Amino acid sequence: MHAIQSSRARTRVKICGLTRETDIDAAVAFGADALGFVLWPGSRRAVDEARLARLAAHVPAFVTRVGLFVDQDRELIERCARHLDLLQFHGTEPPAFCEAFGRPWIKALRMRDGLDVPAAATAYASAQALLLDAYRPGVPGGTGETFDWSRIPANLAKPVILAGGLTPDNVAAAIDAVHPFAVDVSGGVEAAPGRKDPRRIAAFFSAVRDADRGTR
Ligand SMILES: O=C(O)c1ccccc1N[C@@H]1O[C@H](COP(=O)(O)O)[C@@H](O)[C@H]1O
Repeated sequence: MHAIQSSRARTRVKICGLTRETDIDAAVAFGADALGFVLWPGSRRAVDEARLARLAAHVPAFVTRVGLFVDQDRELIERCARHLDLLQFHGTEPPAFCEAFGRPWIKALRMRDGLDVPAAATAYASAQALLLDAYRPGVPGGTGETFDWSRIPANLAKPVILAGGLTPDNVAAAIDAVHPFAVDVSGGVEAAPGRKDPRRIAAFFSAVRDADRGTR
């Protein structure tokens, strides 16, 4: 029997807000576990259904295709789900709505003051994970802002995907502080909204791996 030797579990990485095949290639080459496509038309990173279909077809096997929705129409989500492996609900969707598609899903929680995270974890019990993001009034996400990571309770009932303002410069500190199951980044690896920068993607992965090895 082989002993499992690992100082810390590998932190999974989701790169979100992809709009171009070339950025998918870069994210996959550096080791992305999941790729996010924003279907919310209010985003500067939004893709429509036709573009989603082309981008999703470009993603290789074993990389999770995630569709991001913000309080959107049920029929649209059903059509998009054909091209996706996982649904990300980033608005005020109640648990029953998230469950209705019969697909794996995650729920984003914006860390506004007073949010009861353990209660939310209980309410969204059938989510595969909770994605914790910064709160800015009137903006559903993609703010590029961090929040106080010490507000994340230890031993939550759900795996945590840490998001909000992560960059190559702060992601290692975030992993050290939170020990999340995964990190999610959008603006922190961009050259411009919707256009990723391969050098920043490389630096982000390097920082994640250093944190996982405890060598930073
Ligand atoms: O990226 C967007 O435009 C967006 C719009 C609406 C809801 C969520 C959005 N993005 C998600 O927000 C977090 C944090 O992004 P950032 O790294 O701070 O830029 C992440 O989960 C994105 O997927």
